[in-house]
Amino acid sequence: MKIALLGYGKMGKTIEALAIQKGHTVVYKSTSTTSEGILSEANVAIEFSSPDIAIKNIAKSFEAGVPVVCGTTGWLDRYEEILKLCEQRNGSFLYASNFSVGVNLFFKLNAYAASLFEDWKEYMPAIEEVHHTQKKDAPSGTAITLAEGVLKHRNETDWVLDKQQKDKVTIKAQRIDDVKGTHTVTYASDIDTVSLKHEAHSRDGFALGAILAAEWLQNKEGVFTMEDVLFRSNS
Ligand SMILES: NC(=O)C1=CN([C@@H]2O[C@H](COP(=O)(O)OP(=O)(O)OC[C@H]3O[C@@H](n4cnc5c(N)ncnc54)[C@H](OP(=O)(O)O)[C@@H]3O)[C@@H](O)[C@H]2O)C=CC1
Ligand SMILES: O=C(O)C1=N[C@H](C(=O)O)C[C@H](O)C1
Repeated sequence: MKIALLGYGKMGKTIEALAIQKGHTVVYKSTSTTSEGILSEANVAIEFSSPDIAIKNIAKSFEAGVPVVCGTTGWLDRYEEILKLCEQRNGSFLYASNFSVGVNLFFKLNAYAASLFEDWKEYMPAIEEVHHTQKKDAPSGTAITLAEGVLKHRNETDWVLDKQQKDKVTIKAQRIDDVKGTHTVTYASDIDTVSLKHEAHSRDGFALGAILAAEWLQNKEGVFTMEDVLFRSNS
């Protein structure tokens, strides 16, 4: 597979190393100031840049006729725009707030826990995420996905960042040194607390999941998620 890397920072570099180990080649890469290679020669673009840049990179790939796997978080208020553009261009697009297989299994556990706690409202849910200090967005995309999973089974209407509000589920975001990404969902009552936790030890899980998604997206048209890649189909 010929890969374009849109964003060549911590994730772009990790993806490049692991993709080459798997026999793929990188034919294009771009940063905020440089680009190297020819985008339209790629079979797939893997986009890990910055919340303010993702839209531009995705549109550029559709224009070049290249399917896009996007991991950049913090731009989802414009998701509908991308869906329309993808349809107009007969493109292929797959976004995930977290590509790690472990986190995608954790999302399933989160959904199951939320369904169990639905009848036990004395347990209050909360989400905590910890990331490195270079992270631009808060809360993390993963924490938002977890909150959405919890909210499906609650009377609370939305999540709120770093504060307590009666009708909202709290997400607490911390930035510490080089933490790769830790997410915890807790259900706390006066009597006890139940916690579910995922802790990334490196960026390899995110990168391998993005490469898996890119392989899966070959010869498909439309909009997909990691749910499609991991749980709906093997083809
Ligand atoms: N979904 C998932 O599984 C994961 C998602 N992420 C998300 O991915 C994103 C990137 O993370 P990370 O790699 O750690 O970030 P980095 O800051 O390490 O890298 C970002 C890269 O994007 C580049 N960039 C900025 N502007 C442009 C542009 N106009 N065109 C092309 N590239 C550009 C930067 O270039 P320059 O160096 O010149 O500034 C840099 O190379 C974040 O949103 C993060 O939250 C991260 C890990 C996993
Ligand atoms: O910025 C990061 O590093 C990460 N971002 C993603 C997110 O916002 O959820 C995924 C992972 O936690 C690492």
